[in-house]
Amino acid sequence: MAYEKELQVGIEASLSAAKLCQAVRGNIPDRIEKQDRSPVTIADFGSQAIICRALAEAFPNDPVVGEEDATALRSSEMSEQLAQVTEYVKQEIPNVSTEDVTQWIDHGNGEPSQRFWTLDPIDGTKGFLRGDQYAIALALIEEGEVKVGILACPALSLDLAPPLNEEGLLFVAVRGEGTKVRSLKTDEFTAIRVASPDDEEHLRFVESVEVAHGDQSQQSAIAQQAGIKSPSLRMDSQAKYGAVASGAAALYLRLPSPKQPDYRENIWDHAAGVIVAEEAGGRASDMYGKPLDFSVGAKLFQNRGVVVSNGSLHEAVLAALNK
Ligand SMILES: Nc1ncnc2c1ncn2[C@@H]1O[C@H](COP(=O)(O)OS(=O)(=O)O)[C@@H](OP(=O)(O)O)[C@H]1O
Ligand SMILES: [Mg+2]
Ligand SMILES: [Mg+2]
Ligand SMILES: [Mg+2]
Repeated sequence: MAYEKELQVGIEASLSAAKLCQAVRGNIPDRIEKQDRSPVTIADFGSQAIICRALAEAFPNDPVVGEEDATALRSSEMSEQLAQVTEYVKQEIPNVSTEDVTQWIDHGNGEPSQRFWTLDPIDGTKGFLRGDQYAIALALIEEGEVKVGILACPALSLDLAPPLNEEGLLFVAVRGEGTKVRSLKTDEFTAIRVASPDDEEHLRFVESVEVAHGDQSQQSAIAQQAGIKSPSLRMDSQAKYGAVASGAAALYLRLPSPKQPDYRENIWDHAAGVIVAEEAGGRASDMYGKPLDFSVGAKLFQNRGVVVSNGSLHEAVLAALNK
C-alpha cells in the first residue's frame, strides 16, 4: 500500500481533531468573525492545531496550506478564546501551552509546492454552528495531483448499508487504490463505490445549504435536464463528496453564485473530497468539464464551479451546462 505513513499520521490526527470538534459541539461556541466576514470558531482553531502538530512532527519538510491562521487569536481581545482553544487541545494532547497552540496553527501558513498538504480544519463552519454537517478535510498534493484524501464527517450518517448508516464517518482515498469508509467508532474499513447508472433510488443531487455558496436555481435546472427528478439533498461541507462517493447521491453541483461571479474555490474546500469521489469511481470537473487544477496555488484559479458525479451522469450534466 502506498503512502502508509501519511495515512497513519493523517488518520490519527483527523480522528483526534474530530474528537475535539465534537467536544466543542456539545456546547456550540460563539461565532468569531474573520476579516472576510466569514465565521470561525474555537474548534476550527483547535482542529488545525492538532493536525498541523502531527504533520510538522512526522513530515517536517512538507508545507501545510491550511485555512486558518493564529494572528487574530494572538491579540489581547481574543485571549479568552485562545485559552478555550488550549483547554480543548489539552484534552487530546497533554501539557500544551497557548504558545504551542498558536505556533501549530501557524504551521498551516505554508505555500503550495511540489509536495504539500492542504487542510480545512472545519469545512462547513456555518453547518457546524447550526448543528448540521461539517467535515475535517486533509489532503496530500504532489505535482499538482491529489494523492491522499482523508475526510472525517463526525455528524454524517447515510441511508445505506453499514457502516454508512452509523453517525460519524471517515472516508479515506489513495490515488489508484480506491476509497474506503469506516465509522469513527470502529477501525474496520469498507470499500465504497459511487451509485450505478441504473440505481434510480439514488438518482438525486446534493448541493450546499448556504444559498450564497452557489446558484441553487441553476443547479436544480441543470439536474433536471440531466434526468434527475427528485429535489436536492442540501448538506453542508465536503460531506457532499462522501454522499456521492458512497452512492447516496449521483451528483454534487456547485455553480458560481450570480452575486459573486468571480469567486474562486479554495483548494482545501475540495482536495480531499475530490479524491474520495474519484477513487470511488466518480468524476470531478469544473462546470466546463475541465479537471480541477490543484497546481496553481491556494485557489482553483483555472476553474469555475464544481461538478462531481458518479461518472455516468457527467456528460449529460456538462451538456446541459453547455447549452
Ligand atoms: N461565495 C461562495 N461561493 C462558494 N463557496 C463559498 C463562498 N463563500 C464561502 N464559501 C466556502 O464554502 C465552504 C463551505 O462549503 P459548503 O458551501 O459546501 O457548505 S455550507 O453549506 O456552506 O456549510 C466554506 O468553507 P469553510 O469556511 O471551511 O466552512 C467556504 O470556504
Ligand atoms: Mg471558513
Ligand atoms: Mg471549507
Ligand atoms: Mg473551514
